[in-house]
Amino acid sequence: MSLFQRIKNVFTGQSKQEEEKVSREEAELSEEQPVDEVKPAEKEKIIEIEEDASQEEDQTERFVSTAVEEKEDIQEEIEEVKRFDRGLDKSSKSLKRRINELLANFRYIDEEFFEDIENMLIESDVGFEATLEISDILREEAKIENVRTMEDAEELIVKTLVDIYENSIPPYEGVHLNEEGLSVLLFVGVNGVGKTTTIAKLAHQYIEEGKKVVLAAGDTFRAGAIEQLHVWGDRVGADVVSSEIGGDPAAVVFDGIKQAKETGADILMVDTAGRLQNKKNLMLELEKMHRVIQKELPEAPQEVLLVLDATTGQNALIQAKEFKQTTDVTGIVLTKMDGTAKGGIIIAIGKELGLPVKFVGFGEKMEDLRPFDADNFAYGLFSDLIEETV
Ligand SMILES: Nc1nc2c(ncn2[C@@H]2O[C@H](COP(=O)(O)OP(=O)(O)OP(=O)(O)O)[C@@H](O)[C@H]2O)c(=O)[nH]1
Repeated sequence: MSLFQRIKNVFTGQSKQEEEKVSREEAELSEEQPVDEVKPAEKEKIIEIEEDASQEEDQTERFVSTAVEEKEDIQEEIEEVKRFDRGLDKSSKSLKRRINELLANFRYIDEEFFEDIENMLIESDVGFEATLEISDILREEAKIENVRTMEDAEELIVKTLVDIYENSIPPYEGVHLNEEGLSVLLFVGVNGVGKTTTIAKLAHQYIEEGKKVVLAAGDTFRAGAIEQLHVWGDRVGADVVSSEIGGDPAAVVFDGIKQAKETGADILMVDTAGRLQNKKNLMLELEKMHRVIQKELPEAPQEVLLVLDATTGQNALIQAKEFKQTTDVTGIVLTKMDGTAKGGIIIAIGKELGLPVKFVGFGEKMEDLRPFDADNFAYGLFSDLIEETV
């Protein structure tokens, strides 16, 4: 019996005994009528039937393998939703608790009720602008829908928040990488936000996909940063290019490009210093790096990913605004979402910065850095509440 038939039997639940019975019958059949004794016309017919059967088998084989692939895709999607759900557990529980507290004091819709909602949103790091917008929507909707009971108020709050999440987060664009040839990703952000580990996690994921990655230690300011990148490079299997402490970061980028070209690498990831206190220097440094990349690789897509630590809340937002003035940030990596109870920061980033979040960090493991997905994010944050309201 062919391997395909055996796999098919596993799918259709055919038992081993049945398999053996079919094999026995097949053997008996071929014994009963030796091929030599078959007449030419019958022989032709048999060949025709066999060809048809083999075509059908090919078709079924393709069908089964598509079905298996689809099943694997669905399983992966479920896993991804679970990762967001786990990563946002603190924020989700805190949001549920805050809304329950708010509703516990509910008597009727009045000014105090809206003030409580505004405080709750500010405390969840939603940001001032978005808080006022949400509060205005709630006031209007509460009137239109004539909200009177606690249950109606709860439904209105959850529905409005889910809508806001869906509408205020810029659509996910992914990272722009060249199909062929080298792509450059520049990472900016202050010390301690998770820049180096983000580079390592992403490098690991790209290497797993079969891409070749070179890392450049553009933060030449601190010996620790250079060493750390070397350690990660060794661990994930990426070449690391660096200079002496105090070296020119643009020269490191130049060397990184050279090394990447020579070794046929697909992606060059550049770590940079995040000295916001010396904005002028930082700006000049980043401009010089851009110029080098532009000159050496005019066709290469360049991404400037700003890494922000979600646990620092409004500080992260202030940093982001300053970096935005300093360089052309193309996207955000929001780390340590697992460590904050204030999932609202994602709304503030969308509303106040207008920058797409490209990755979110849910922990310290390699696979804890995930491509951002607004639906999964909203699900992770609101699943408990939605289950409660529906
Ligand atoms: N819980 C959690 N920890 C994270 C996450 N991302 C990074 N970290 C941790 O944050 C700490 C700082 O990360 P680094 O990558 O060293 O930060 P950095 O921005 O490179 O900092 P410097 O090297 O000081 O510039 C490390 O202990 C990381 O493991 C995350 O998504 N969740």
